[in-house]
Amino acid sequence: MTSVAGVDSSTQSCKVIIRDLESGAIVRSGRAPHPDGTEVDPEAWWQALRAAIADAGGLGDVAAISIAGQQHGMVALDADGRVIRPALLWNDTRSAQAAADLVDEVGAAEFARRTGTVPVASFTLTKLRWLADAEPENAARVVAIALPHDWLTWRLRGYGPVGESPLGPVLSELTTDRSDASGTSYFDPTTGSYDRNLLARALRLPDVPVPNEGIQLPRVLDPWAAQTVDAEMPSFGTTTGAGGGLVVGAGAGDNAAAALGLGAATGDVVVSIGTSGTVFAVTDRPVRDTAGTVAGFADAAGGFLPLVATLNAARTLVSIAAVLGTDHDELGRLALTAEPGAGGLVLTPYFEGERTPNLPDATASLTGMTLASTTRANLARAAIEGMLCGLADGLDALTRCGVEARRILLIGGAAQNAAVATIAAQVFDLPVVVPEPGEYVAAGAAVQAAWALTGERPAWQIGIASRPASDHRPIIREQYSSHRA
Ligand SMILES: Nc1ncnc2c1ncn2[C@@H]1O[C@H](COP(=O)(O)OP(=O)(O)O)[C@@H](O)[C@H]1O
Ligand SMILES: O=C(CO)[C@@H](O)[C@H](O)COP(=O)(O)O
Repeated sequence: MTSVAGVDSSTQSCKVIIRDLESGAIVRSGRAPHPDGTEVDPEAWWQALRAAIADAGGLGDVAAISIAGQQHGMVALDADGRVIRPALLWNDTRSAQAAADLVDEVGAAEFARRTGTVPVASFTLTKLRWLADAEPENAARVVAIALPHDWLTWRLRGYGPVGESPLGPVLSELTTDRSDASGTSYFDPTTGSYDRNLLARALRLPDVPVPNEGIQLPRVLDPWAAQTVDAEMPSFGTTTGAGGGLVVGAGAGDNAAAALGLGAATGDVVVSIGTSGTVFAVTDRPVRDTAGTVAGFADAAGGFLPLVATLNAARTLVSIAAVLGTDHDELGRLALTAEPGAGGLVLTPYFEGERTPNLPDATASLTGMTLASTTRANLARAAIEGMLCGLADGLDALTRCGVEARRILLIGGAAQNAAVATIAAQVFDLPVVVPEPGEYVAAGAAVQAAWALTGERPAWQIGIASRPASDHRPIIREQYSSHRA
């Protein structure tokens, strides 16, 4: 039996799944937690990856692997291949002013034309401007810039800091793919090339006239590209078994990998509720939204991935469950005892500021409180409704950009909650389908690993767990938009 592995190095944890190449069946899996916080030392991701691989029983019998991961995080390297400072993650909003400055300097329409996106604090480019302004001594040491999945792929292939890796700091061996590169705001997903003038502008460097000169950026590989681990490289022993001959795919941004794992097709809109909330679809044409609501990313199969992301998703439910002194299951049960609209109680869940809409300094608010509406059940329902309404606004923005939407595929940690699925069928005016519980980002990375190994994209099927009855209740979104306004 030939096996392939897929990794999701996500915000809160690292997950590894190992699939049978023939059938796609999951053979085994493992996971390890990531530290909290919006800035993280990438070494913690590397240790978590090793622990998750060990938890999955190692890679001894695995022929190929691909790593997908949280997007946008800034991993800045010096000439010795060392990480210069902890990585700033996608949900770190300290670069909000830098983002506004860059948009003022370049123009929103020009950004959309050149990169498919109008940057907000999440995007790598804005974090580099923040670095140049807030930590110029660190900015001056930057020799290479990578994203979380690029850096982990490099480490897995044996490269890394001087003295701490078998093959050393060969920065020209950093690689990435179109999907993750398109989240930097210095990459054009249509031409597949970096925009080095934007990068130079962010770092306050002189314009770089010669393409590919200056700071080392990861080579952008095809979705089916196969890299190998050098045959001479000692394996990481029984911990990873990533020895010579292992095929390593290009990897991908997490949402693009999830689209691969789901086999998302035209008309499918994926709503993922993890640390981030995301709404996205695969398209064969690029989207350039000058309003900046929709990010015109690339997908992991040669097409495009228009996407809307929110900062406040599953952790909204964690927070309200804690206030209610309960757990996920009970929060869901309570929510389903309340009427749609939660008796007028509306939670606008901007606990961590917000990315869409672009309100980095916003805070959450609870409105519509009366003696009658302020019950535990209404609060539980308002938390789920508020979280979903932000994503429904995202779906509207996608369809305004011409994305075809025929059904919702609901995934991510919070999709496992039956109340979230039931209420999604009341918030979205489209059929909602809940795939079998699974790690679809890691599953998609394994699809990519199989593609790299055989040269053919596998056509593994997914199972469906439920199709909650369509029960559209416009009151929920009407209330939410009037309170938010
Ligand atoms: N049954 C559930 N109901 C609601 N939220 C859940 C449930 N199970 C897990 N979660 C939440 O899902 C999140 C993890 O989802 P996941 O998609 O793995 O996130 P990420 O990829 O961002 O790390 C956690 O915040 C967790 O609390
Ligand atoms: O910023 C984005 C997409 O643009 C997020 O989707 C991150 O990629 C983090 O994903 P999770 O760890 O929450 O799944």
